[in-house]
Amino acid sequence: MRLQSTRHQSPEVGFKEAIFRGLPPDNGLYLPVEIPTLSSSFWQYCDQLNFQEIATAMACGILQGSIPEKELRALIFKAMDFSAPAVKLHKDLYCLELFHGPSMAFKDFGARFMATTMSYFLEQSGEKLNILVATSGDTGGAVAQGFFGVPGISVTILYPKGKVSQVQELQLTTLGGNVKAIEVNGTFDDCQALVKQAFLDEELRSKYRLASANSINIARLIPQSFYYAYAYAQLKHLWKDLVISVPSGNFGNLTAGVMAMKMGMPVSYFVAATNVNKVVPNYLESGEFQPISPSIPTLSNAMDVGNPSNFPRLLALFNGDVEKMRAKIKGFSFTDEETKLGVKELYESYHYLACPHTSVAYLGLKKAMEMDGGEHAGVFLSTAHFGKFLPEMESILGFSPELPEALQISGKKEATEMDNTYAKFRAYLTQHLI
Ligand SMILES: N[C@@H](CCOP(=O)(O)O)C(=O)O
Repeated sequence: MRLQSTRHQSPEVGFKEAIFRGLPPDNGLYLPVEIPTLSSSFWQYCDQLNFQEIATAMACGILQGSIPEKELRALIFKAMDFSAPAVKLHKDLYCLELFHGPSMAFKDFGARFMATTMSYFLEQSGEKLNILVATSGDTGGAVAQGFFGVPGISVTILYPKGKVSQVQELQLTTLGGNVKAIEVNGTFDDCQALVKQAFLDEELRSKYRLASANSINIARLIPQSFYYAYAYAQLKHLWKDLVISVPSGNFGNLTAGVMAMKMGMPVSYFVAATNVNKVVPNYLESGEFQPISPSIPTLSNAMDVGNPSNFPRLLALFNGDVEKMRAKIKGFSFTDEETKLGVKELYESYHYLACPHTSVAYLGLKKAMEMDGGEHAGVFLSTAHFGKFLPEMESILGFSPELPEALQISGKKEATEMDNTYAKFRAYLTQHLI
């Protein structure tokens, strides 16, 4: 497998180098030079396979020998020992539940694949590694759990102070050990900018080995494409063209869906469903990419991203052509009031408890399907368990749903508070990196 930068100003690299570098030197994003189409028989018979088997077939296809097939299979079965069921709510309306991993968010697929793959390579070399990651809520918890206790790896998580839910904060601040948290006085975009600056700091990089666990790292993104194929496999029996609605913030999730499409997954189109941080829906409408700064705090906090870092990758997958993107992605955005109504509607119409992010995806799908006259089958992605947002659920629904055991976290929060300037962050890193 060869990967190139979206800016084409850096040398091509192999999979191992791409995942340990995170970002190419020209500050673009790595994308596979070739995304192979899987055989038509795979897509024809994928409904006979379970999630892990589909994941293995896709990984073998895209990684093209970067990890020997037998070892890759073992690695996938170890990392992703949970599934992604498509739950039927109504005729032709499905919810793809992506919250059955340890942190109860879709980020577990990428974080656990990445942790397992990195330790596979590190075991071979015996080197040490520092993971830097920015989170607006869900990535942090998944990365904390995925990398907790992994020998030779130290993790630093940055999150915006006061802008993540209580459960999300506890998930990323209570493990201790090799996982450290920094609460930044600022937004998620500030956290992301600090991390990116560290990656471009050649002096720092000459002393410490740094890697990213955000979806800017291709190893986070590739495994997210597996559950799209599994959604297709589960809905194939409907014999209808599929619309997939993706709740979107940093746009890694949708990018992974487009990669699955490039591997041959049949899909009519995707919906990019956002909250009022609607940079991509605006782009689809106007053709202008205008980051929102600062990002606007909303009920669907994990999607409060004003400058989605995967956008260049998404655009590159459509050869930089907005018309090609428009043919495959429809963008819709929703206010918090609409999001609340979506949570209520899902509960009252289908007895389905959905978090605010999932509600945004549902609303996007509903709008798209109303516009295309109900010709399609639709699936919306549920990116996190509602238990991560219990106070919000309670105020919307008027009762408090039960909190699953995995989210009943009793540890004590430990985080270093910091302003959003690089000098402070750099000083912290030079004291804590391994
Ligand atoms: N929504 C994310 C923001 C970071 O996105 P990532 O997919 O690039 O890690 C979060 O929950 O932290």
